[in-house]
Amino acid sequence: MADERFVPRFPADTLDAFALAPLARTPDKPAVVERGASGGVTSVSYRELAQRVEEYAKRLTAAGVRIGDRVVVEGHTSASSIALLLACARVGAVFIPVDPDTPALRLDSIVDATGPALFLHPADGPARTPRDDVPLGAFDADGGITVDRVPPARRPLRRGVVGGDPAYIIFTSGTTGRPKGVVMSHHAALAFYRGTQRFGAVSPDDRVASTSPLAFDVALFDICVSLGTGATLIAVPRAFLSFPRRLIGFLREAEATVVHGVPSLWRPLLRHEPDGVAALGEQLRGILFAGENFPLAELRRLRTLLPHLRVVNAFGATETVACSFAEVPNPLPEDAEALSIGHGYPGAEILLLDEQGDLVDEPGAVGEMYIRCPSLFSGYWDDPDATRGVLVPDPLEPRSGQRVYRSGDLAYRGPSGELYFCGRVDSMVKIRGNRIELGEIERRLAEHPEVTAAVVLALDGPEGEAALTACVVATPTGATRAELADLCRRSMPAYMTPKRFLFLDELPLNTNGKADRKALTALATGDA
Ligand SMILES: Nc1ncnc2c1ncn2[C@@H]1O[C@H](COS(=O)(=O)NC(=O)C[C@H](N)c2cccc(Br)c2)[C@@H](O)[C@H]1O
Repeated sequence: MADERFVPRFPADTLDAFALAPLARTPDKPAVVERGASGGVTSVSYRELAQRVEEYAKRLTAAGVRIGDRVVVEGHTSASSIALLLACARVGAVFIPVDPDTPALRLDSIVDATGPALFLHPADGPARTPRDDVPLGAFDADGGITVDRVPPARRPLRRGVVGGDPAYIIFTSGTTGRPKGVVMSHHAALAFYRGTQRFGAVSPDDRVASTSPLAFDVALFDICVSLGTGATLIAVPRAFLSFPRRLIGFLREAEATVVHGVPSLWRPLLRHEPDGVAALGEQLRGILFAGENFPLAELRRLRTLLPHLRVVNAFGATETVACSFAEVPNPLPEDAEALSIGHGYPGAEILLLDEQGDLVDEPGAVGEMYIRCPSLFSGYWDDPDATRGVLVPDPLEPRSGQRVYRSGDLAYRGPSGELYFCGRVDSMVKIRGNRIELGEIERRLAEHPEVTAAVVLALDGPEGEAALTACVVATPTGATRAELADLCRRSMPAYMTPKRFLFLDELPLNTNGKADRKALTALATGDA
């Protein structure tokens, strides 16, 4: 046991304290609503959740988990997985949420990189056994943890959790081969969550339907902000995202007032259950979307079905959790070509800089977004070089030692300084010397009334130079190649008209629900 003489007297400001604060005021209010074993919905109150956190924390300590140890938690969002994440925060363990369908090789690379003290999966879920040298356990719904393979006994090094300690690591699909682990401290995550509260994304009487996978920081955001605000978090079963009718039924039964998630979650609902979406109007006040642009045609359609809907556009990268919020205007101006991503969240400032590191502030001028904020990540796990590449000295005063996040996102400002995202530095392609932003072509194509989504790829053409291929999801009445090519020719320079149009029934999505460009490239090049 830790030597009591060295244990700090005062508890640190950690995720679990923030998320369970409403316990003092509303102990019997539902904290988490999830699908019951026999269908229907069940609630877990703040008091019950806090008890489960306490129980898990005891079991983690008894299993020998120390402050700073990594704990891999495999599972979907549920009252138990939420309690387990908060218990890890309580004992100072760094939790690494992984999706149940994470491929085994990727799981191995995460385990190799982080050397977890424990790998935990749900007792009632499929027992996935990582390599046999990894300590393994199962967590059940009563706060129990059965450890099948115990972590080796080691001397405790730290005696108390401090706010700057890592709280979680999210592994992103790094563009290079090796996945990058974004290490986020309690303080950084809490700074973002508190900034969100000052923006007013969630109110205490909200029932927030969370639809993102637990391994995506939007899910962690939904959990911590909903709980910390004293609202109710609704864990939407992942399987329902591909069954629109069941999803609508669950949202109604759980009495969701807001739905958070990526834009693509709405595509099947708009196509197959428009009446169900409209019927949600009595209860649904708003949505928050993150991770990708919301295709305008789909957003207009959603607004037609739910005219009073508040729509919040939440923008940013996992390295700062996110960086901006914008209220999407209602009604959406007819001539709107792009949605603003707003301004830095309360407590953050976004700078636009050119390649020389000079401020770019005149309206319409494109610059790279540098984020000055209190929610900077600690670094990529065990990768100081990659960290140095994005956590850079403040270009406006390098001597201060202050660092900012170099986002790789490009944006320009509107008339009142609001930002418009216009692609990534690395999605800028050159074709015959012409600089092309693939996102601009995608937005143009998505303006066509019969197009619900478009992704443009720059693929190596036969003569070696890149050629543009547009992957288009059209409505059943469909848009023809000729119409779409004509739309591009009328609105962009000739070199931005895609050579090829690929019509698809739906876009392949990655585990986070974003358009899967790798899968689309394989489809487009016939390597699928
Ligand atoms: N709202 C948008 N419109 C358009 N393009 C977006 C939006 N949000 C991101 N992106 C893009 O996705 C990149 C980042 O990807 S990421 O690291 O996987 N993180 C994410 O997607 C999610 C991100 N952590 C986030 C965003 C909002 C709230 C929370 Br809580 C968390 C950004 O750099 C942008 O290029």
